[in-house]
Amino acid sequence: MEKFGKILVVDDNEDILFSLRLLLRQHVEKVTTESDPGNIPVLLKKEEFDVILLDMNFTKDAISGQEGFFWLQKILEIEPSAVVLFITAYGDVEKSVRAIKEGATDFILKPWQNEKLLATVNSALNLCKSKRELAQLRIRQQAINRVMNKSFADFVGKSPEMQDVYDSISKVAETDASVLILGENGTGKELVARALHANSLRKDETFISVDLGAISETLFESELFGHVKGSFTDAKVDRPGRFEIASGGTLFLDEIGNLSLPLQAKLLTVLERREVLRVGSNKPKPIDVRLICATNMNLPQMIAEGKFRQDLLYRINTVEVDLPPLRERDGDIPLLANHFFAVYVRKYKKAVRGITKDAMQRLEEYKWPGNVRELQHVVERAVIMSEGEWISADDLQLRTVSQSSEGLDLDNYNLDEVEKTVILKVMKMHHGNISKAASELGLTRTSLYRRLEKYGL
Ligand SMILES: Nc1ncnc2c1ncn2[C@@H]1O[C@H](COP(=O)(O)OP(=O)(O)OP(=O)(O)O)[C@@H](O)[C@H]1O
Repeated sequence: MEKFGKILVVDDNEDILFSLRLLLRQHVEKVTTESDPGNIPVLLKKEEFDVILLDMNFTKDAISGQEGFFWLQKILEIEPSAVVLFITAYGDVEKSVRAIKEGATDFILKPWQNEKLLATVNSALNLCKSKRELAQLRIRQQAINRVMNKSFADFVGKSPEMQDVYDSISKVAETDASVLILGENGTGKELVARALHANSLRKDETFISVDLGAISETLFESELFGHVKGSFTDAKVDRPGRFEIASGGTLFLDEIGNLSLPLQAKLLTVLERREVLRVGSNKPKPIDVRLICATNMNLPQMIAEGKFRQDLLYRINTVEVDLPPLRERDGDIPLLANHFFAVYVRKYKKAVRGITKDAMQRLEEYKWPGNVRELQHVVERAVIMSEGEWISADDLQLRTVSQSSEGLDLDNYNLDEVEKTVILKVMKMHHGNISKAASELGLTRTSLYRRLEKYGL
């Protein structure tokens, strides 16, 4: 047994206190003994004990164990996470069982065998350690959640279109209803999902975001539902999936339109049964998640084409929130541009005073295919590259529509073909640099990788 742990032994029998002190002292950090249970509250206030060994009977000749149960309740009132081991008479199974039902961790039979008693105390110490670590982690997680869930603080935009979005979030957040967020790339779908969580009753629990487009077909089940050790070559340890990790909180499934039909079926089963099976296990685990999904695809059209399951759509879209593209948000572009300008001037410590009127006009005229994310990148780049006091229209390096389509030979107008051609051109322009190409296209690196894979580029 490692030498850690502070133990309190409460028993009216001085011989028992003496022998337990002698035995335990060799193995644990500190042993405190007490013959009068009336002193328990004072002792608990003065010191933190890892494990408490508690006798059942204190009055002379008493055998009912009532006193023990009374003091067990008292201890748990003062310290709800206390680890208490009941000392019971040999053969008194009924009382031992009742003790555990009432909150004791385990029991020690009198007369005890030293080895057995040490093993029980050791397990109790380990339990106490895990309980404390868990409590610490919870506190830390709640602190992180508070920082991450800044309600609406992250949103910039006062347009009527965005006011509608804020209204929807306020109405839906607390309901626990499944929400489907629709909108083009970079419109702020993840931000909406976080705001829904931050304003929900689950706000102190975890928010887990999964980009379904970035998870390969083979890893989908293990990532979402978890796996047990040995279920496949790389499964070296048991691992919970995202559903289990998010349990109690919110699970955000981004790019739900990218799921293949077989995976849609698997997801639907989990949502219907409200339980997951880790890969390689046959023990279902209940899950309690608030589901938020997002996509930039037209799901009804995909259903008509047989690419998306109608029943899955019903499960995920109790409420839909539509995020308008940036070009349709009246008056939001200057607000967002100034917001990002302030953020990046601070971040890069640049002595730039602002964005010129001309530059702002260019920003307002531009169509923003990559929406807010693209605007953010354009302003960041301009701040980094700026040399003067003001950011001019040229600093923005925005290509005009005619420039951007210059040299783009389109043989047909099939959207996939157009997308492929544009990606090829931008990749060439940036000499295969994924980050630069993704930024130019207003996509995340992951989204670009996915498209490169899709088109076999
Ligand atoms: N209204 C807004 N105010 C401030 N920042 C915003 C706003 N909308 C989006 N952003 C910022 O723009 C970036 C892209 O937003 P987000 O990731 O939420 O978009 P998305 O729609 O989920 O993108 P994708 O479709 O590529 O997953 C993020 O850095 C986000 O903080």
